Amino acid sequence: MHTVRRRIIPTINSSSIFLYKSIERRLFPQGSSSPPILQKEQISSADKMAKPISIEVWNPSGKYRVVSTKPMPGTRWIRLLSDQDCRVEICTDKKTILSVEDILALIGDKCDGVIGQLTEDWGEVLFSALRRAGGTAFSNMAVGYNNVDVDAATKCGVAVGNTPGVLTETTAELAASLSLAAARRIVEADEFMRAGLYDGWLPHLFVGNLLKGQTVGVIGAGRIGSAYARMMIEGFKMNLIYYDLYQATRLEKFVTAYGQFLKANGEQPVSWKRAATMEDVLREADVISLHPILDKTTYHLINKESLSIMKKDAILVNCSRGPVIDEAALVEHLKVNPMFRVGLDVFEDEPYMKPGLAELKNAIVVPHIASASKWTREGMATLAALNVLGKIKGYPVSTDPNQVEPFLDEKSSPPAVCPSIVNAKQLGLPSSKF
Ligand SMILES: NC(=O)c1ccc[n+]([C@@H]2O[C@H](COP(=O)([O-])OP(=O)(O)OC[C@H]3O[C@@H](n4cnc5c(N)ncnc54)[C@H](O)[C@@H]3O)[C@@H](O)[C@H]2O)c1
Ligand SMILES: O=C(O)[C@H](O)CO
Repeated sequence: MHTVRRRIIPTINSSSIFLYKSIERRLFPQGSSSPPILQKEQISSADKMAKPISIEVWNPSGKYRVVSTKPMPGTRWIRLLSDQDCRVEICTDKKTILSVEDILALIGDKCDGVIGQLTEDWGEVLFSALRRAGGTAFSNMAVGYNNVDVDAATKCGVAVGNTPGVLTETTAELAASLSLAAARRIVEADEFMRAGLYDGWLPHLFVGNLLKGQTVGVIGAGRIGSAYARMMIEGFKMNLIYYDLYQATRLEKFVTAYGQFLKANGEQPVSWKRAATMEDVLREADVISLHPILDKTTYHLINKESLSIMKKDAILVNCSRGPVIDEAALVEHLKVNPMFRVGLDVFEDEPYMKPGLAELKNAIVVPHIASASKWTREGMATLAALNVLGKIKGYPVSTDPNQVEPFLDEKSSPPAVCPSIVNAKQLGLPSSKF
């Protein structure tokens, strides 16, 4: 068997290079775990079964095989796994979204755990394969896990991790950015300048909406929805109306206290209201931001009917999941209501947009970047790796998935606890307050 073993220059900082005895770069044919190492040119593109998957291997002599379906930001997550006797294999294939077949090839015959991405379809096929390969641990590098069939994982005895908390503020900041950009028509104005169309100040040029004193509506006032609400209330002195299945007590207390502070300083106080129905939010709010999870109850929550009850000049922001909005209905609504504006980070058929959306001036569109700050993305990688490591090592599961700081502190070792396993109870895993 012809083999190619090349040392490559690691992309991590030089102080950590010595920790790793060697780095291999391999090309995996699908369907085998300890495959022959092949040269690219040996593979026929016509032969689908031999499609190569390229990987990078860290700590090759590690006892536990952990696969990451994507390179992830930072190096701490690799170091934490390697230090605990894991051989870390990172898929470096150029394809953005890996298919189930690609991931089956990565899992192979022996795999202890996988770190996966929200673009992948983690269902019965993959969890059974992981279990057959001896694996019991999977973590999404995301807080949302609508791409994961948790029941299938539980049936296979596989723990499912996610990464809450570390992305709360970063995601809320993007929702706030989209709200402002839409209110003040920043993208349209930027395009206008770059096109050389500006020939002097005019009273009517790019007039938008003032946020101060208006009402912000939040649908799904969990971690991110509440953080976004606070930014808009504290930053722009907006009033709040929210809809959630549960009462957002801390958020309500914050608005009450902030309102009292403003009043004591002779300013107009802010107020809050918990709406009995989502429709109440849609009718009353000037800016509405969507932050629920995606499940059966939130699929197409915003549709033709719900759009029709919103104010004609309302702003709608979506940093949750694309299918929460019926995007085709939204395109039609934007066409006939030019004063209605949207800021979208997520799309129903990601990575695609529904026909017509890209041409609309009253839509701001960005490519699912809400959690894309360096600190957050490195933290997500760390939490995902610690979920997998913790399950492999038999550590208990944290009772408070919002307590992320101890895991992210670079100066100390992380606690011997899994940060967040969503099916911990179903699997009967031990828990720890730590
Ligand atoms: N765009 C991005 O990059 C990005 C980043 C982070 C999170 N997200 C998405 O945001 C979601 C929320 O994250 P989070 O950390 O705030 O989660 P969370 O669990 O803290 O908040 C979700 C809230 O939605 C509420 N909810 C559930 N069903 C509802 C319904 N039918 N109507 C109204 N409210 C409902 C829940 O009660 C909860 O309060 C994630 O599940 C993920 O899909 C997207
Ligand atoms: O659910 C998530 O975490 C996001 O969509 C990506 O950060």
